[in-house]
Amino acid sequence: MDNKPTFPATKPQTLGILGAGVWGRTLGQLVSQNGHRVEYWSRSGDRSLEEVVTGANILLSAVSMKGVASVLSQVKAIGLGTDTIIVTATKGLDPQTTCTAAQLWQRAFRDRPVVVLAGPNLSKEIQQGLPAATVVASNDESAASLVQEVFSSSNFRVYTNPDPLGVELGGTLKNVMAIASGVCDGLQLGTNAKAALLTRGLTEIIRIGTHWGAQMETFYGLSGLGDLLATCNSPLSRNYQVGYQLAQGKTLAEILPDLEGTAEGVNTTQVLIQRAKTLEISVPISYQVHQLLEGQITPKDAVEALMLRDIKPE
Ligand SMILES: NC(=O)C1=CN([C@@H]2O[C@H](COP(=O)(O)OP(=O)(O)OC[C@H]3O[C@@H](n4cnc5c(N)ncnc54)[C@H](O)[C@@H]3O)[C@@H](O)[C@H]2O)C=CC1
Ligand SMILES: O=C(CO)COP(=O)(O)O
Repeated sequence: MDNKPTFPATKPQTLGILGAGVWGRTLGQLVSQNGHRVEYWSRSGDRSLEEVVTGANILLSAVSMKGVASVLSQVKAIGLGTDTIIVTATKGLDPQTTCTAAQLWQRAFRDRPVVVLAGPNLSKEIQQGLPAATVVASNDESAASLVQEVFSSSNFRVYTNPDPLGVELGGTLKNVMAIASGVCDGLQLGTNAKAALLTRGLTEIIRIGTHWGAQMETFYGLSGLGDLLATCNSPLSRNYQVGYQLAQGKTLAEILPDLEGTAEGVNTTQVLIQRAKTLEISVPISYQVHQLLEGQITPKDAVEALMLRDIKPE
């Protein structure tokens, strides 16, 4: 007997996608292929936000972090239907509040389900139809299940998870490590150094994330360790590219204009350091990335500072 599931598993839905950048378009392509209706809104497009928001039963934001607060206040002014599910695919931290994107959406729409979508999802590979997996996480199980059905296909395997904060922080904080990893490869520090960086990087992510209220085991899943491995090992990652080019001696001002899309790790590092200082959490790798992005040290100084820290138990 053939036990293969058939996709799509749910009746056609209407998705409004806010932010028609690289990731918004890639996610739109996945759901269109599953037979769902997709309407895009972007600040430079010709569709009105009101039209896209009011027509959607699933509203997905793939706006980069710097645009989230302003977009959600515009959505709030328009209002959402009583059954609308909000999905956020942004991986960043808000400089004003240090909140994640989902926390901002949930504060603005307290009575609506908010679902976080995050995983090892380099958009270029997904656009080519290569297999990938992701996680949809929410406090609202039925909303997460519907979003899982909407996105699942033979190329895109979707898991649900009940820890939205952990899933979102895994995807967000690994961008800081991806910059460090690009530096490591750019300086040709070797495989041992890379393994040490990723392992200690994960420890740092878990220290911050559990202090924030996330579950430790979430960080060993696809959106934590999975996304860390993908992003820190791929030249397709914009964050990795930033680190790699810093190691070649370029400045941030020279690197950022030529990147295809947003490297959220640059802003995330700043916000993370602000939060870690206030809460007195030790984040040695993120601190060196911060100093490097600020132009205070060279990539070689950053490596030396990490290697010469006080010796201690693992
Ligand atoms: N590209 C990828 O492989 C993946 C990206 N992401 C995350 O998705 C988010 C978007 O990434 P990309 O699409 O790659 O970046 P992008 O730079 O291609 O797109 C960003 C989108 O946000 C919009 N935006 C920025 N500021 C805005 C503002 N003030 N008001 C309204 N809209 C604004 C832009 O117009 C654009 O549509 C980031 O948080 C990124 O970390 C997550 C997973 C994979
Ligand atoms: O989050 C991503 C892959 O999961 C994309 O990484 P970059 O934003 O560094 O390209």
